[in-house]
Amino acid sequence: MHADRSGRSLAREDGWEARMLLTRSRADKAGAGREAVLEVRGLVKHFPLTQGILVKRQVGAVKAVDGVSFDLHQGETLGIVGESGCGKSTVAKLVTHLEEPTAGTIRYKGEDITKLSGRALKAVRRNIQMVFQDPYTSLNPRMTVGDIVGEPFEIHPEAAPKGDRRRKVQELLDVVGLDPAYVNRYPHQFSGGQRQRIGIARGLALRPEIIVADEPVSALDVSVQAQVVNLMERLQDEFGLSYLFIAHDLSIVRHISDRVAVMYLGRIVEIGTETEIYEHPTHPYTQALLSAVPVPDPERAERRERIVLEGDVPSPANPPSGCHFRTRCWKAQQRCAVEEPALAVPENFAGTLHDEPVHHPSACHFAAERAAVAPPVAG
Ligand SMILES: Nc1ncnc2c1ncn2[C@@H]1O[C@H](COP(=O)(O)OP(=O)(O)OP(=O)(O)O)[C@@H](O)[C@H]1O
Repeated sequence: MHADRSGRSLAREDGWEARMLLTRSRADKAGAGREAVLEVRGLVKHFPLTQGILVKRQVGAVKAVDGVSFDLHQGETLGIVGESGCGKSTVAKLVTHLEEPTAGTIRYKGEDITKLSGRALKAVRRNIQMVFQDPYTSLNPRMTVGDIVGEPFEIHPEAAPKGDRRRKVQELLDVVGLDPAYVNRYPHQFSGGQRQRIGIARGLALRPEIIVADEPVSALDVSVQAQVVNLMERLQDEFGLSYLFIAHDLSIVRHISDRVAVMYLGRIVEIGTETEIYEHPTHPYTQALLSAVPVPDPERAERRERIVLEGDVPSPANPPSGCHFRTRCWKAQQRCAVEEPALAVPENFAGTLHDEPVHHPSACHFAAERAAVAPPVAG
């Protein structure tokens, strides 16, 4: 069996072919006018902080996600980046319904899925699948690869009649570049990259439209990361998938993403196309993140100005008033403490280094470009 051939035969089933036809070149994907498959608005997740052993009382809350809004368009990849603890994984869990939001809406094709339950929720969950970070711990060591990849069929038997499951699992293995003959092997018999391919095959089993990938290559060797990212890109083009791709590695996110959202302490501080964020960042936090990425070209490395942020990330249980970033920001003024900056396209901003006006939203009262040298595209 050949990967492309079986991929196409899989795609022909259940309308996947129609989605494939909708998928166009990467440059095209971030463009306006494409259908939003996911519309997230004002998403909030506060984890209660409690005290007491017998009688628990709430003494506060960890504001893991604190008002996040974005769209994910059909066939595109939206990368979400930010330091550890900024709320990326919590966004992933909310979108895949592994956590209930405190407030906000998540519309899948126009329908708010946060309000769904029972059969309606099950139907939606089929279309939004998750690929997890660590292929070493996310696969049950006592299950065969066939059982792992076919597990979603136990929950959604309508997706594959019992007699047809083995064939479907073998097709899925073939699609992700694994030998279908390995169906009876166990996870420990595979390398890290192969295990992540198994995780991806499981994510594809129900033919979802959206895949939420939470740090899918972070646990892998650098040499294997590119192979898995390239596989994900091929599968996206083949099956018209939309990706929410979460990572802290800015080079990998740049390679795969059409658009990028930068998060800090539970909020998106800047969002735009890959070029807007990496070549023309206007938020001080994005500029600081980019300035810390190693640049292999010595000439570029010399030209760039390293921005060293003062202090630690504040606790999400007690974030600063106004702009969450202000306590570490070299531009902060009184206004930043009292007025939360909206995530909006800056109206008048001074000191731009480029003639082109900025078109992408940035949550800073003093948004402006500066000479940041972006990391190269991985890969
Ligand atoms: N179930 C939970 N209960 C309490 N606090 C939580 C829970 N899950 C996450 N948090 C807290 O919410 C904040 C955001 O966590 P989250 O895992 O979403 O961040 P992240 O950006 O994905 O970081 P990392 O890359 O380290 O996973 C952190 O302060 C974390 O400790």
